[in-house]
Amino acid sequence: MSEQKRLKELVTGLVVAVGVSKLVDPDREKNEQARLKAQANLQRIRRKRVEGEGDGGDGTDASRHTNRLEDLVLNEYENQVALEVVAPEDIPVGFDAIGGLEDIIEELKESIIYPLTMPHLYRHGGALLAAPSGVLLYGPPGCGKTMLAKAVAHESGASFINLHISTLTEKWYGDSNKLVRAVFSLAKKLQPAIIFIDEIDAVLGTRRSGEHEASGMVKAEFMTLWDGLTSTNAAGVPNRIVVLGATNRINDIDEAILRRMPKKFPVPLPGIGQRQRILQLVLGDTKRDPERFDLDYIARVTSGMSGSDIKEACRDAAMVPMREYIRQQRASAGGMSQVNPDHVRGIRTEDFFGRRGGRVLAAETRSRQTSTANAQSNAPSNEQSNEQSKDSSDGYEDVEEDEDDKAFVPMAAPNRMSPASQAANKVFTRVDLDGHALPPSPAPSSPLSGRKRYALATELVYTESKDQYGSSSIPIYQSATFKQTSSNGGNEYDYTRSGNPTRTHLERHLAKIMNATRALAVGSGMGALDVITRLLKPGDEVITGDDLYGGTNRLLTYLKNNQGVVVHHVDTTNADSVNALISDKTAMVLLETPTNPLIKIVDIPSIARATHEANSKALVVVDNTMLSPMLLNPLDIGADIVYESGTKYLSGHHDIMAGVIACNDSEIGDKMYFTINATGCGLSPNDSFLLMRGVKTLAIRMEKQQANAQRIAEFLESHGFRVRYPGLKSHPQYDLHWSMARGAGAVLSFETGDVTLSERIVEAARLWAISVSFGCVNSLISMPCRMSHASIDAKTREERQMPEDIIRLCVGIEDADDLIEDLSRALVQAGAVTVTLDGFHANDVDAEAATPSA
Ligand SMILES: N[C@@H](CCSC[C@H](N)C(=O)O)C(=O)O
Repeated sequence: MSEQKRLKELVTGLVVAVGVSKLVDPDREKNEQARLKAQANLQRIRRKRVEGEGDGGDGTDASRHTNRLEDLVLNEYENQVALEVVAPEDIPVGFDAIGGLEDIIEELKESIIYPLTMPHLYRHGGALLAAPSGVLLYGPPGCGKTMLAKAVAHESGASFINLHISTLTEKWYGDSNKLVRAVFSLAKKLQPAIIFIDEIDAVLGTRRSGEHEASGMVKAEFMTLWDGLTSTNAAGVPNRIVVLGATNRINDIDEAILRRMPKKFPVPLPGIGQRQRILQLVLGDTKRDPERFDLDYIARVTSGMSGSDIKEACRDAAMVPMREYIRQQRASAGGMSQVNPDHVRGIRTEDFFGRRGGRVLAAETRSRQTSTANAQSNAPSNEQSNEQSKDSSDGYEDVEEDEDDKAFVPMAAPNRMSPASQAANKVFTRVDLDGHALPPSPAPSSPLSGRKRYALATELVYTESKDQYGSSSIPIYQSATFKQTSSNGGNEYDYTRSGNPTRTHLERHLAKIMNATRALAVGSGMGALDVITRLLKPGDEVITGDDLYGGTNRLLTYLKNNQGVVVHHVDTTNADSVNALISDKTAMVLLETPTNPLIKIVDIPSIARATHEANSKALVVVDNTMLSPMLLNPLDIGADIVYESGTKYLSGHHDIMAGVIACNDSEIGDKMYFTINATGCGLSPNDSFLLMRGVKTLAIRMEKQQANAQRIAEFLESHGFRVRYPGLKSHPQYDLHWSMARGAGAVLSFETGDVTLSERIVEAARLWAISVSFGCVNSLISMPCRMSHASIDAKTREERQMPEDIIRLCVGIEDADDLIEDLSRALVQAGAVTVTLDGFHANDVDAEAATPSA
C-alpha cells in the first residue's frame, strides 16, 4: 500500500469515526464546547476572586466562605448554565452610574448586598437578617431593570447567572428539570451568587390548566430548589444566593413565585432628570443645531417614554439631517461624489416630529420648539398589590444592555423618595412667564418614538397611554387637587386648573391629529379664541374676514372697543386685500375657511406666505371648525395657530362645549398655556373624556355627514337653488378649496330671496332641528342672521352684504333619503318651489343675492 493510499484511508477512517460519534451523541460536540466555554468563564471568575482576596478595604469579604473555584467540577448541565455566568468585575455598571434611585439602591444594599458580602455581621440575627432569597424589579420595559440587577451583582461581588428562558428549554423530556437543578447547584458552588431572570413572567408565569406537563414540572422544581436556599450548610452558614427577577408584567407571574420574592421594587418610567441624562448620553456628540435644538424640551415631551423609546426617537431624529443632506446632494450638480459630513446640519428639535414619508412638519423658516411637561408616573409603590401594578402590555422589549444603557437611569416612585432626593429630582425644571414653577401642560402625543405613523382614521382611534391598568379608555380624573409627596410638591399634577391627566391625554391626542407639537383644550371655541387673542396688546392690528362667525366678530369688536386693538375686516377671499393691509403693526391675521355662513374659501398658503414675508412676527390664525383635522390641517399649510370649536365635529354629539388650540411654537404655546392656567378656562376632566371619545369616531361621522351633504347640495342645486357648498363644481373656488382640503365638509347654505320664505322653510322642517351649531350627528337648519350671527348688528350685516334670507344646513348622519324627503316637504309646504307633473323647481330666486361670490 502506498504511503498516499494509507494516508487517505486514515483520513477517511477519522472522518467516519467523527461522523459515527456524532450519530451516537449528536450533542457531544455542543456539550464539549459548552464545557470549554464554561471553564473559561469560571476561570475568569476564579482569577478575579483570587486577585480580590484579602482586599478587604471596603469591609466586604466577597471571597470568604467561597468554594475553591479551581476545584469545581461541573456536570454537563452545570456547564451549560455556566455559559451564562458573568464575573461581577466584568459588569461595567455600578450604582454610581445610576441616578435617581437612591432609596431603592439603599434598600438593595441593606437587604441583599450586605448580607451577601458580610454574612458574619448578620449571623446573630439568624434567618431574620439573611438576604431574602427572592427580589423582584418591576416596571415598564426599557427603564433599566436589567441594568439595576447587574449593578447589584457588580457591587456585591456576586457571580451573576444571567438566566435566559432558552437555557431552561430543552428538547429532551426531563432535561429542563436537570438544567433547573444545575442552576441552583452551580449557584451554590459559585456563591455569593445572583440568579437573574429577566422577563421572569415568561419563565415562571401563572400556572394554567392545560399547561404542558414539562413546563409545570420545571416550575415546581424551581420552587422546591428555591425554598432550599433558606437552609444553612453543616457549619450553620446560610446560602448566599438570591433569585433576582425582572418583569414588566407582574400580574403574569405565578402567585407562588411572587410569594418567594418578598422584596419588590418598582422601576418606573424615567422622570424629567433621567430623560435629560438619557438624551445627553444617547445624543452624545451628535451635531446639534445651536439655535434650534432644545434638549430640555425634548426631555419634557418624551414624558411617558421609556429609555429605549427615547433612544429610538433619537435615532429617528438623527436620520433627518442626514436624509435631507443626501437628498440635496443627489439633486445637486455635484451629486453624491462631493459629500462632506461636515456639511450635514445639526439635529433640531423639529426632527423629533417628522411625519410619514420623511416629510417634516415644521415650516422651514419657523421655530418649531415647544415646551411641555410631564405625564404621570404610573408605577405603583412597593406595597401595592400586584393587581395595581399591572403594566400596560405594549409589547415593547426591554432594552439590551450596552454602553448606552448607562443612560437608562430609573427614578424612584415619588412616594418612595426622601425629601432630599425629591429636591434633587425636582420634576418641574421650567418656569412660567412669571418665573413660577411651570405646572404640567400637554406634550405631543407622539414624538416619533420609533413607531410608524398611521393614516388619520387610524390615528384618531389609536391612543398611547401607559395607564397602570392598561385601560382602553382614559379614566376621568375627577379630582380638583392632587396630593404631593412633600411640601416642595414632587408630583406631576397639583390642581386641575393647571393640569389634569385626562385633559393631558386629550391634548396629546389632539396635538397628534392636528399635526402640532402642542395642543390645549379649553371650555369652548370662543374660549379658545379668547386665549389666542390675549397674545395681542393695545396698538396691535388684526386683519380678518368680512364674513365671519358672529361670536368671533363679537369678541374682536370687544377688543377693538375696549383693548385698543385695531381690527380690519376685509374680504379674505382676495389675498391682495389682506396683503395691502399688512404692516409692522399687524400682529394677527385671523382666517376662517370655508367662511361661516357664506361658505367662501380663503387661500391660507398664499396669505400665510405673504403675511410672514411682510412681517415675520405676525401670526396667521385659522379657525378650522368647519373642516376639522379630518379634512384640513392649517398648520401644514402655513398657519401658526389653529383653533376649533370642539363642540362641533370633534365631539360630534352636541353634548359638550369645548375649544381646542394647536401650534408648533414653544413660546406661543407657553403663553397660551399661561392664560389658560391663569384664567382657569381649561377643559374639565369630564368634558375632556367626552371630547376624547368623540374624536375617535370623527372619521366615520365626517365621512357619512359629508356624503349626505353632497347629496343634499346636489338635490337643492338640481331643483334650481343656488347652493354654497365646496363639494359642488359650481362653487367659484372649487379648485382652491380642493388644493388645501381633503373634503368639502357638511355645512352648506342656500338663499331663497325672501326672508319670510326662508323662515317658513326652516319652521316647516321636522327632521332638521332648528338649532345653531354644526358638526353634530343630527341635522340642523338655521337662519344665521337671526341665530348664530345675530350678534353682528343689522347695519354691519348690510355693509358686509350678508343675505338675511340665507339658510344654513348642517348635515348629520341620518339616512340621506329621509333628509331629502323632509327638506322637499318643507320646501313645498313653505311655497318655495313650484310643483309640476315632472317634480318641483325653485321659484325665482334673486340671482344676485344668491350667487356665491368668489
Ligand atoms: N347664542 C350664541 C349662538 C351660538 S352660534 C354657534 C356656532 N358657532 C354656529 O356657528 O352655529 C351666541 O351668541 O354666540
